[in-house]
Amino acid sequence: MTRQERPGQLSFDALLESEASVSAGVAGGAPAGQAPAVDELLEQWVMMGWLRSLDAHLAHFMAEREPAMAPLVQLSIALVSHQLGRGHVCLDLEQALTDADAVLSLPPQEGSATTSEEAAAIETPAHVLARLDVRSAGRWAEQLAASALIGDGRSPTPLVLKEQRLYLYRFWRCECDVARELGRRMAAPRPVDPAVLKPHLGRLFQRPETTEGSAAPDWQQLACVMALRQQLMVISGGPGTGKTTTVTRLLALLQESALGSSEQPLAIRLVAPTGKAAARLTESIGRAIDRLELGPDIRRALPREATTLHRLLGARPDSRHFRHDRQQPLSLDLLVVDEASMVDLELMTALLAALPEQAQLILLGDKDQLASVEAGAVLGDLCQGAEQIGYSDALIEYLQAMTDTRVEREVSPPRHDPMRDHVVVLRQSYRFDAGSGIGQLAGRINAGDTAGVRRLWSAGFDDIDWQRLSGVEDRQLIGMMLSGYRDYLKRMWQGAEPLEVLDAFARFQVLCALRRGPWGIEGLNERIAAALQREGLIAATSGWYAGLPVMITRNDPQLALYNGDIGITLPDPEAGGRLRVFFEIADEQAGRRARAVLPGRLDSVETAWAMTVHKSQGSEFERILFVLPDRPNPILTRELVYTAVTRARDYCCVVSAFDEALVYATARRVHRASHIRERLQTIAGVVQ
Ligand SMILES: Nc1ncnc2c1ncn2[C@@H]1O[C@H](COP(=O)(O)OP(=O)(O)OP(=O)(O)O)[C@@H](O)[C@H]1O
Repeated sequence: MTRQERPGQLSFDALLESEASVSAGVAGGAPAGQAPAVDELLEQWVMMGWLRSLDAHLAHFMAEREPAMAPLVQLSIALVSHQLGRGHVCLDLEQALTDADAVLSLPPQEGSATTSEEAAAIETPAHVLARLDVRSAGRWAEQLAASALIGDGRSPTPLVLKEQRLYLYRFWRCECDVARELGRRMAAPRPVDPAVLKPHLGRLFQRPETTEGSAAPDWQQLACVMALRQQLMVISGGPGTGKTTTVTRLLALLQESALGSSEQPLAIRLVAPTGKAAARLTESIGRAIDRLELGPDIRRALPREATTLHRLLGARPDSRHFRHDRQQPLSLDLLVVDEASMVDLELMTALLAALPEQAQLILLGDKDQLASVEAGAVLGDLCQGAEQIGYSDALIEYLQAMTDTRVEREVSPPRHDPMRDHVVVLRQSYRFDAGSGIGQLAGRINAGDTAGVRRLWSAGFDDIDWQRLSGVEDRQLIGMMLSGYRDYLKRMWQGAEPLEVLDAFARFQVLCALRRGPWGIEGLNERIAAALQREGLIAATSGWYAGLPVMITRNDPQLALYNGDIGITLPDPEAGGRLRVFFEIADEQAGRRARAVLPGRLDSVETAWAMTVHKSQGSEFERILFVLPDRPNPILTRELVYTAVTRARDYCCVVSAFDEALVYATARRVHRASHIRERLQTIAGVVQ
């Protein structure tokens, strides 16, 4: 189906295939509806900013396909679509009944143009469900099941109802596919010969390297030993806990073993979801390899370059499909995916489909960070409760044989969980010691310790700061933003090399929670540009001008630029001083270099002085200025502020005109609906 088709032409197959196609189809103009009361209500919600117009259109489109559709069914379709926009793969009926108004964006994240009186006059989901006499999830499910558009997943229908959860078919399929593929890879341990690997292991993990004390197990070593025998392994840990260090040692061991037995090295690939994250992984893995004492053949067999997931899979312009899939699998033996928390459900489905059957998969990431921008929470779901689950007896025996470490069961008796032998959480940060304010702040946010967060500002740490702002034109705020960006602009005017300018830019970043409004990136980018122009550091504030930093917002496989890549507009001496946008690329042969792109070729970019926390995932900066909104907002959560604070390496300053902004966020958790683990449990039950 093409994106230009009108609603009447939208085929059933297309509906099963793509929510985006539906939105494109119906957005062209919806004819009169079958259930005017629901249409009207949904329109009011759209007007209030509580629902996306896409959600209302989709529900309306479906209602047209089923003339006798019950109002509750149409309403539920709008709600499941809305959940997808917020990252949830389904509408959980039970949960929706517990807090019905939470299924809408109430209040809207970006503010609303309407008054509170207008809002009070509109029915909320809680009222509507009561009016429709929906008192239990079971009753709700019964009414949904009566619709011909909603099936139980056994045969394709536009929506699927399973275990009192409503899915769009595509996401239901993705969840099942991911669980099946992961389950298959978890089924059988790989053979490991302790006699061959133990001596190498001892050499790579020498005790003095750790600061955990000799009594505590070396979790990095245990993670490595577990990963040797698992086809699927998840290594989660906060910043600087040694995920890259651990995986590098693991790769060295595996190559040692492969070269020893077959003289054929393993084909290993390293990937990350964004270009920036891939560049960081390239740098950190290079450093980790250089630190290891290895023979030349092993050193040569280790990968030094990471690429993006989209590039690895062979993204195609204007398509969700990739060159590599089940029919054209990737050619590799082992894949390491860094920053795996950013990988959404659909991308994970595509990745697992393209992964050869016997290949090993290692997922690295921080389970406490924000989940992917798109729907799904694969890493978070796989790591759920990881600290409380005990390992199986077979694994404990194997770990003790390989490491001579006494591994205690973490809980007794161990809860049976299919992921239990496939997840390790690294807990000790080698980047932030006890004297680091950033480390302390991140830890307290993560633990939901609001009192601890409040107390921290007076504890005398010099790498964290809190500033209360007087308003959007606060002089201190403008001053901080100017001093953050002055250095790279000065270098640019002095004619520094593009790579040097890019490096200088990457040292400081303004992060914010919101996109729109004076406290969102839109307002902040405008104010930063105006202030820089007043200082004479940039010559214009609109169009393309020297010094303008931009972020790619959509993958462009033709230009090899990916969502999240940052470029800076600079005069190019090789083009007679005309403006070009320079991006950093890491090239195994040529090393790091800057690549020039014509501004006119970039059609999906946004100004990047201020960046949303969501977009900053996978990046790291020496210093950050984190701007929070001036009032409570549903977007403020523990995961968001933890992600923001942990982007800073050396200094983090939090500012807001709302005193309690950080504390408010610390107290609120996001729970993303994702049920891969539950499905894995079912699969494991069936297998046993
Ligand atoms: N066991 C260890 N003993 C001493 N230093 C270590 C150890 N493990 C890691 N480090 C050091 O800590 C720093 C961070 O390690 P590494 O890059 O492996 O962590 P990471 O979890 O991958 O970090 P990131 O959050 O950047 O992804 C590096 O300088 C590394 O040398």
